[in-house]
Amino acid sequence: MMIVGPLWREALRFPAALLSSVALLLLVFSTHLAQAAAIAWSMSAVLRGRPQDVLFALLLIFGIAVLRLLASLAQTAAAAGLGGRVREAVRRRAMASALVPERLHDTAVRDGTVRASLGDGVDGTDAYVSKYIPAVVQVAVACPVVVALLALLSPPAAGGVAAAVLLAVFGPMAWKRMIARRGLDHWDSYEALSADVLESLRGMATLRTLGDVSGTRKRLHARSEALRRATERVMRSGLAETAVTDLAVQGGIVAAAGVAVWGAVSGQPPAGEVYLVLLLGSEAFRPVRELSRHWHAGFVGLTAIPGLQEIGAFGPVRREEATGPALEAGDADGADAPAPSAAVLRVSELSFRYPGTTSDVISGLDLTARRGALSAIIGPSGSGKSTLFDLLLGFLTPATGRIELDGRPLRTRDIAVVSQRPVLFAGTIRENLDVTGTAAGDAELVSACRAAGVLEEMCALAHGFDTEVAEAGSSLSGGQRQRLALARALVARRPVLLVDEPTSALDTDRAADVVETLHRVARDRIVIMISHRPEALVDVPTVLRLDAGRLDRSVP
Ligand SMILES: Nc1ncnc2c1ncn2[C@@H]1O[C@H](COP(=O)(O)OP(=O)(O)OP(=O)(O)O)[C@@H](O)[C@H]1O
Repeated sequence: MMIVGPLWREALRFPAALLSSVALLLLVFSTHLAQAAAIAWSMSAVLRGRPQDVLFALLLIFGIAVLRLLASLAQTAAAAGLGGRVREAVRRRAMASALVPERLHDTAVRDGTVRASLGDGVDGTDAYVSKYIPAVVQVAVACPVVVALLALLSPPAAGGVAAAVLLAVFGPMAWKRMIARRGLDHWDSYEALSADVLESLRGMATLRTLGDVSGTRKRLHARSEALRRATERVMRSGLAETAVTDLAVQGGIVAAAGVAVWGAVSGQPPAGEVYLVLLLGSEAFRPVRELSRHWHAGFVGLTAIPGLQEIGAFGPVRREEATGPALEAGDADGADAPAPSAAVLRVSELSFRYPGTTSDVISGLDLTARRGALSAIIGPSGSGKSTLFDLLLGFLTPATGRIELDGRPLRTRDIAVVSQRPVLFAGTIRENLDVTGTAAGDAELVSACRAAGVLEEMCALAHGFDTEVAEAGSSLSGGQRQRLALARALVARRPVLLVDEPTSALDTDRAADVVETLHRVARDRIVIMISHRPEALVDVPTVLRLDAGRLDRSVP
């Protein structure tokens, strides 16, 4: 028997579902006991030559079988409900913890491993919760009841069965622990393969141009070989564990049968009792066999538990989970949407250092940006420009300093962003433009697209704004993605707009149009742009240079 604390706690969060699942399982088991009694009665009636009793017993057996069928169906539905609820709760919590911008900077975590944990890992917990936990309760309740019944009929048989049940439940613990350990290796191999496959799919074009497709194939082959070996190791341990359990079960049944037969030979108990001891001796092991079967079905999910714990799937419920997700960059809540009217963004004494590094990326930085005119930040590669944006967005937590909008702390929902590599989502152009949920009308979308210089191309698409965009926006060109991202930021109506290299994917004419748009947008918004292109910086009144974590000039 393996007790996995986090999953028991999850199941206990749904006491009604757990209780009904367990109660129905015990009802199903009690029908087996009743059937054993009815069979014993019918057999002794045959021996005694009482056909009426035989007929009545057979009808009883039929009725019990129908009841068991109904109870089993109800139990399966209840167990599925319990498993589904726990899965949903764990996945929701895991996603709330894993899918946060702060994780963008967690360089130790690979997307493929998170995907494996959130997908197969969470699904894998189902069998333990819906099947194994009720089966544990069944063993704890039903086996003592059967042993007690047996003790009334034949104390020696009860003693033998009790010893065998204990051996079958606790005997293979060493193997179970070994399986659990090997299961962790198995899961690690699975996660590594999953992460490599995802990375290879994403980087297929690069791999092709580098001529490394066969190298990648070899790497993936090695990963899948490792997974196969880990799976076989787990199965070998599983066989040994099953053998020990089966040995105890069969030994117990044989012992009970031996005692019953001995009683029959010595002619002490009536025939009905002998049959009952034989049948109950077998029934006592039914819960043990079910427990063993469900363990094998559920243990793979258990191996994902450390990964899920790391993500935070079993942690306390996050505030956002209880009250709905926080507004992220680009989100908006119609009623609560801040008016784009803030005047001054002020950063003072801002410092930040990445964990595990020895020097500050941003050090005592002061910056003031105002509504009315575009501000630009330049600086060599690696000087901390993107880090500064992530600090403004709240994706990183500064070591010291303050970031204020009109004298109050800047919030993520005050900001719209156009990043260097903008991401579009699978869905229509309209959904992508209004991903923030502002329910913008067509006129607003048209005006934002016109301002971002992408309107003509969108109108030329087969279904206009209702044209479907492929995953990650891959059905659009890099320049179209960039301009659509700018349009999306404009639709979001935020008082602060951060733009990272907005013209990097555009030709000179389009770049000039976009910069002109930014100048126009900056009249009623605070706009800060990172750019290296000299033509983007023409006419920008405030150009700040970031070097060694400091800005060498700030707006007066
Ligand atoms: N997650 C991280 N952990 C540790 N160091 C990091 C991490 N992310 C970035 N850095 C380091 O922080 C420094 C600043 O990086 P950042 O991306 O902010 O530079 P940047 O000015 O935006 O560069 P670029 O112009 O090339 O985009 C770099 O030295 C980089 O190596």
